[in-house]
Amino acid sequence: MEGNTANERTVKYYRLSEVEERNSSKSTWIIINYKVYDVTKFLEEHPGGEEVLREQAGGDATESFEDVGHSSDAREMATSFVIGELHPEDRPKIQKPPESQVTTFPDNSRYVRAALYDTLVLGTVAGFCV
Ligand code: HEM
Repeated sequence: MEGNTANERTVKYYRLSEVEERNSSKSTWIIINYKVYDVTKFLEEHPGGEEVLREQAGGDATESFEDVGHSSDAREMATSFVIGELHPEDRPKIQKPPESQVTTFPDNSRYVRAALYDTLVLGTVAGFCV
């Protein structure tokens, strides 16, 4: 793709219209925090049920996803369904997600930071115990 070559963090951008077409049980895409998720294979496994995902199919599910207060495990699980990002030109067409949740793809920094923090805290606690 022009303009995106020689970039190892190449992101696949989808137009809103492309996402909107994926609104059936054959192919279910949703947008959360400007990222595009293919949840087709996850429908039956979703602990919150298939129906809530179907209702959001082909559109922006950010608000409903955040309203549920999904656990960090759920957020981590979600990263495995990311197929790309909403095209920047289409972002104003949907509701702006909370600033804190917007990151660029792929996003591992949060987990790396969490792991470092855990090591530090556990290391200190272990130090006191011995
Ligand atoms: C890739 C996207 C998603 C993933 C990986 C995911 C994953 C999960 C997981 C692991 C849970 C169990 C509770 C937890 O760990 O927080 C859960 C619960 C739930 N999810 Fe999702 N979810 C996704 C998207 C959504 C969306 C878009 C909605 C709303 C439209 C939704 C609604 C719910 C509800 C209502 C529950 C049940 C909460 C409860 O019983 O307390 N989820 N989800």
